[in-house]
Amino acid sequence: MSVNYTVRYATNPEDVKSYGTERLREDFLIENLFEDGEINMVYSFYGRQIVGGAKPGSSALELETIDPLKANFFLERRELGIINVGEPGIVKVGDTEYEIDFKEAIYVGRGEEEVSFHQKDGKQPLFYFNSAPAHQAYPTKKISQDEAEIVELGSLETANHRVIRKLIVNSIVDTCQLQMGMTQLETGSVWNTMPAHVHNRRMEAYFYFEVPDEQAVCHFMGEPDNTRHIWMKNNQAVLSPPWSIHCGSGTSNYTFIWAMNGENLDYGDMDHVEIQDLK
Ligand SMILES: O=C(O)C(=O)C[C@H](O)C(=O)CO
Ligand SMILES: [Zn+2]
Repeated sequence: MSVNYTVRYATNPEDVKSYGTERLREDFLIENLFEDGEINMVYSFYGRQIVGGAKPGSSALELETIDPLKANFFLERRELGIINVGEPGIVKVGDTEYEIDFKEAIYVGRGEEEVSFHQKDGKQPLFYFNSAPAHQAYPTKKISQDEAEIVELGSLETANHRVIRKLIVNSIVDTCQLQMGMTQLETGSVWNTMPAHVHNRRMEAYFYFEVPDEQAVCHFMGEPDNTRHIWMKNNQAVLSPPWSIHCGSGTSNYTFIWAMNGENLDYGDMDHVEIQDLK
């Protein structure tokens, strides 16, 4: 069996106040998504979002269903967003093969019975994916970097100059709940999502990559007046509860993928927090 999963229950913010480093990491950090010839995933009770990674070898990897879904196939009642953070690869949906290059995305709709991950020309793709419950079947669509909706935020002076590429958002592709995109920090900038925000209407997961060797990212979470931090390495993900801020600062610049699901598809639905109010 090449599909592995663990389950993470949701927590009350009052309880998280008493968590030490180890418990915070156990509940929120996702460390080993990419293992040779495996699909690894976490089923989170935040939004019932699944956060996963697929690293196919010379044999393809099939996205098999997992027991907590009690479903005949993985996407029986779910939708899926995939972004390749490795070398070019192929995602096969039914009988159709989609070539997915570095930083390209594909949305796969509810009802697709067969999804598999493949190498292309012996190269090593790394498919990062998120899945959310879906009430409706929307068509599968590949989204290239050129099709992304781009927003530039911050400045070098405040060390938060970054480019946001929205990939799986409802102006580009029909989705039920899922939204995914990528934020790239410019050289010299280290702060993402600063000023920070919360959005109680949906949860979020962050996947940090392009973090250089020997460097790390400090991810911040918690209620705005009671924050915590988790040190993270390259290719690691972190769950962000709806009540939590989610921002980070690196020891260098880096890129990350954000993925949200909840009760609306308005990217701008955020309750901003004044920097001076953070504690
Ligand atoms: O750097 C940022 O700002 C972000 O990328 C913010 C995320 O997209 C987000 O948190 C959306 O709610
Ligand atoms: Zn957010």
